[in-house]
Amino acid sequence: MPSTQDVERAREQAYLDTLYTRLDEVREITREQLRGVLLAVGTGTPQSIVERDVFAAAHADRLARLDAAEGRLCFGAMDHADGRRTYIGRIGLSDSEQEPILVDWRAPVATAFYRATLADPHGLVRRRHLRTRGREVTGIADDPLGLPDPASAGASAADGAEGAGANANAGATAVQSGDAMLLEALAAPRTGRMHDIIATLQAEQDRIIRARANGILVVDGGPGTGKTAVALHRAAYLLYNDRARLDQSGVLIVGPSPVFLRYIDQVLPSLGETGVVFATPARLFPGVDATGTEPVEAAALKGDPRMADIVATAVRDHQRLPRRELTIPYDDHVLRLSRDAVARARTRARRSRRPHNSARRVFLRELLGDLTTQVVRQIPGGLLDADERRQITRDLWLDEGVHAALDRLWPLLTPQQLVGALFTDPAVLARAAGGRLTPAERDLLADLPPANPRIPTPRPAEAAPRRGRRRTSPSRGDALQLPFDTDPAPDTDPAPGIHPAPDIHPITVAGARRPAGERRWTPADVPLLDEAAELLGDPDEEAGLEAARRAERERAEEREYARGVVDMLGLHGQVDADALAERWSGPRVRRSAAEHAREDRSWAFGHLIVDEAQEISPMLWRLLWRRCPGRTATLVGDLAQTARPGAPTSWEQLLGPVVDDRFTVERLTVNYRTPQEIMDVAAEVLRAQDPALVVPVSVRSAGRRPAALRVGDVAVEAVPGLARLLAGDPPAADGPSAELLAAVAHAATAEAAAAAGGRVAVIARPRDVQPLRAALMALLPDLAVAPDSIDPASAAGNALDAPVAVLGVAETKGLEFDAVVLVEPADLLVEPTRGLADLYVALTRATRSLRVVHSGELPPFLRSLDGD
Ligand SMILES: Nc1ncnc2c1ncn2[C@@H]1O[C@H](COP(=O)(O)OP(=O)(O)OP(=O)(O)O)[C@@H](O)[C@H]1O
Repeated sequence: MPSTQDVERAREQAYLDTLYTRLDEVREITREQLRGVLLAVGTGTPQSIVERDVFAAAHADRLARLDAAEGRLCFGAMDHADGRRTYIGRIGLSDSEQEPILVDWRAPVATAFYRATLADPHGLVRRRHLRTRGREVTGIADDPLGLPDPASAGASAADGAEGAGANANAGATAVQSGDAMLLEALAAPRTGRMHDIIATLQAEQDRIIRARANGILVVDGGPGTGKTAVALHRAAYLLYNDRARLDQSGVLIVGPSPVFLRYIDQVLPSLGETGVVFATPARLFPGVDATGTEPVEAAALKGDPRMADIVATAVRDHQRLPRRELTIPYDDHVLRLSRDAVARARTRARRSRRPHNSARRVFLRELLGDLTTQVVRQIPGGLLDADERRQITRDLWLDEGVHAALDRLWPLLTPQQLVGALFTDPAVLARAAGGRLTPAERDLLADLPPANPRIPTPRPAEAAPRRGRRRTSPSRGDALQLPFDTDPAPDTDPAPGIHPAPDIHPITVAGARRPAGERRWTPADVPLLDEAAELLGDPDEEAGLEAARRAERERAEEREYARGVVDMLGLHGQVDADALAERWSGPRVRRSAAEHAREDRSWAFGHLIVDEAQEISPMLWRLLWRRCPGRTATLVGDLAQTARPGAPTSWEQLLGPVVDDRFTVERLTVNYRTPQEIMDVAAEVLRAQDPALVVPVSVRSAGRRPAALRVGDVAVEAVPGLARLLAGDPPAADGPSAELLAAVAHAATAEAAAAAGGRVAVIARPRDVQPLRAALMALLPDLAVAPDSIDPASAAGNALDAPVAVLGVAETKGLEFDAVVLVEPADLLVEPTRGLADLYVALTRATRSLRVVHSGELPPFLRSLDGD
């Protein structure tokens, strides 16, 4: 006779079969609908094209969501006190009579599944977890939550359910409790990718995920408390709940590094959500990939709020007054611009409250008007009509001497030019900084070594002074156009299409390492570029060119997408993908808001999520709030992990200057990642930082204490291939020693073997990363070690694909590994970052095992570590 457990499993299997059958039906219906829309012959009007695209996009999105639900479609059920049962899954489904058969985990009714406890059962008598593989039920785990109702009493009791707080039946066979499901998920080997946690979300996490969407929510918690997981699930929740708004505006998720974004990039798609833009701080300024590096102190200074005033002053410094009257030869005349006339034009332009580049039109209109009057006066014969005056103004603008003189007074500028000049030209920085920076701080910011002589810098338009009257070549496109409208009132917008050619000259500095336009931007430069862009506005032609480039890119994506659709719907032979793309080439709505937003600095996102928010500098906050002017945000972080020197120690200090007290803080307290034994060691480091800091409680123990391995305890000869490697390539005097290499190779090999396909990180101070990585790649050919590559961004991206990665602490932020080999922890303490915080981060990356490799004495707070 089958056991109750077998009966229950068969019952659940039958239900799961029904769900998958329905999923297949709905998918087929949706696919048919999409096919119908795409094959329909519309009227060809722009409106019908838009309508068709909107329908096609909606069907395609729904299909993507249904596809994403295939794995673990249903993972739980709730038995209500009134005898009803509700199944919870990745998406909601109804049967053909429109009766709900599966509830989306984000629906209000699903709240009880995550929050019910024995003390507060939320109207439930039982919570059931289903373990599935593919479409098969492989396990059932029950949490009894109250007096069983008569209908389910038999099954529940016979299950011998081992529930949270209901351990009376512990030891029951294959039936597991929800807690056991959680522990099983946490103990699984790491894959280098984060997974969704909808089946095991905990009550404190669920509360944060479903918190109100408006306002700023800070999620504070120690390492491994699930802050990142919660932030991502909250994004999915918000998209579900407020889809109409957020599909239009998008969600921006900012994470610390490319490797981190790669680590988390599967979570939202697995939940069927794609309407998000991921970015690192280095990629937040469209068109710039800030891969440069610089000293920590320089980066910290660039993030200082004083830089906002410095950038603003630098912009104003480019709106110049001549020291004395300017004389400009023009034809047979000499034209004059008095200091007062320029000052008047400048005041007028500034009062227009437009960004620098468009206020320039006001400035030019004033001065060209003045110069035109001078020319008219010098023409014998008297008054001219408006057309003739306009022709003179036009001729003046075409004159290179006049053009150059005016450019010098108010040049068109790109953000790159403005910020580049600040760091390549000490005089520009000194002028803009005034008394705001000390000479030492200015030296820290300068691209030039401080010892270099101060070199007078040519101004953009002074770089190649042009004299005399030489007409610009007609090929200069809109140079034939005036930079403003000649008729309307002075401060109105010029008619479109009569913008000046952006005479943008690369700013070069004699003796500078490279022209400003070719600088390798660093992440800390990005907020400064954005600040500058805000004050400058886009140079007109640049904007035009960018629009053309974007349109071309869109067309290419359109063709690519059409090919995907043809593949997906099996329309080969019926529809030509390129023709399909052509048919779409009317107003395009297929491109999601998220895709547009990625390239548009002025895009206003509907919600902002920032991970590792403790690392965000004041200048970067300014940028982020510009991206999300509605200031609805979820910020997750841990102040004890802040690497920035001088960083704030409270959220009030961190956020107050920009958002006052308009934020609420929620705390997560349970560490799901780091076993208790490792956390005990990390706790000592935390206390050394500040005895008042609270250590999160680990949800599990590893059954094994972290260990220390002393350098010298592993002989060089004991590591196969090391002696030969060192004979060909002896260790550098200031690099890792032969004995250190031996110890690290030994520890990494042992941990990789124990991780059995999981991930191992060797964490070292930045300058040892490269030599250690090279040595391990040579010594452990059987173990893939993540390679370095020429492009640091992709090197980081690769790090999680290999079983062993060698990384600096900064690169491991937010990540986790089965095992960590921490190299010379004492060295981290003397780095310019906050050493104790870095050490705390490094120690808390492991889910299973930690080994510390050290020479000399361990710092006092690590002395509890056992020897190997
Ligand atoms: N409820 C849960 N069920 C299953 N796994 C969970 C749960 N909560 C957290 N985890 C797992 O715990 C690990 C740590 O989570 P996460 O990376 O979000 O923590 P964190 O607070 O962001 O850590 P850090 O501050 O160190 O970056 C992840 O593997 C995550 O999937």
